[in-house]
Amino acid sequence: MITADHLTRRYGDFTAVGNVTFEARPGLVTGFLGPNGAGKSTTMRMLCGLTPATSGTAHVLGAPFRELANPGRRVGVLLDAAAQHAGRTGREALTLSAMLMGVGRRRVSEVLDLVGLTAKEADRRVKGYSLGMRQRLGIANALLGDPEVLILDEPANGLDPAGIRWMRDLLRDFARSGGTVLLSSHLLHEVERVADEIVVIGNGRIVAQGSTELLLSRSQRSLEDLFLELTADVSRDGPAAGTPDASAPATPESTRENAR
Ligand SMILES: Nc1ncnc2c1ncn2[C@@H]1O[C@H](COP(=O)(O)OP(=O)(O)OP(=O)(O)O)[C@@H](O)[C@H]1O
Repeated sequence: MITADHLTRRYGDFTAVGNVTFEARPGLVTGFLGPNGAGKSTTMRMLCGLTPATSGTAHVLGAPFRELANPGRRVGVLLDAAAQHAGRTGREALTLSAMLMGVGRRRVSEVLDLVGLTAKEADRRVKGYSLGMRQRLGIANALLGDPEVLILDEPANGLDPAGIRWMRDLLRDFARSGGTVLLSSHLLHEVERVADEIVVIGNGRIVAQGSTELLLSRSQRSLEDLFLELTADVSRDGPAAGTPDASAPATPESTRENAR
């Protein structure tokens, strides 16, 4: 379970994330959507204890991320696939993480297999990796500790069509076996296929959340059309009037109801 409760981050006068409240529940894939600069990464960084919240709370598995003992064994995180040590090989990077987490080396080979990086690729330095290979390595790192929760910022970025399908199956299987997945993505068709629930953020505020199926059936639109409508004219004070969720308060209960 991931819980954001009135999570707020200000930079000076600017509110990057304002009063964001939602839950990502076990057994479900929750898609976190929003236009560029909407506040997705800032929210995810607060959930992972990397950016301090100005106010509000973020809990993962019942505690602030930083209070989890050996968090890599419980929460798999991929926030920025580009931020990996360029001078190490993929295998070295994973082996180091495995040592820090107390995971056996055998798991390194397992996750390399899982994400489709060959032995030859794993022994190349990360600086020579393509974007898709970096994503695969980042996902391997997130899966290394066999976590219960995945927090993934744009994990499909740079993946080829086979990789995107693989990612979809992976996330579905992970959730089906009881895991919690929070996933941000701009690939709306993909989110429509994989996410059980969605949270849409615009200008730092939640503009819609609930069951993907029910939000879509209620609006009678594709996720792309719904997304574009919800985020077309989001003011600093909240969602634009006239949008399907304009009256929806930003709490999981009420908006889930709204999507029923
Ligand atoms: N350290 C910072 N200082 C000032 N402003 C920041 C900082 N980090 C983020 N912001 C601002 O907060 C807002 C939200 O940024 P964020 O990266 O969370 O958006 P995003 O939804 O992840 O966007 P994208 O889809 O483009 O990745 C943006 O306006 C960004 O410029």
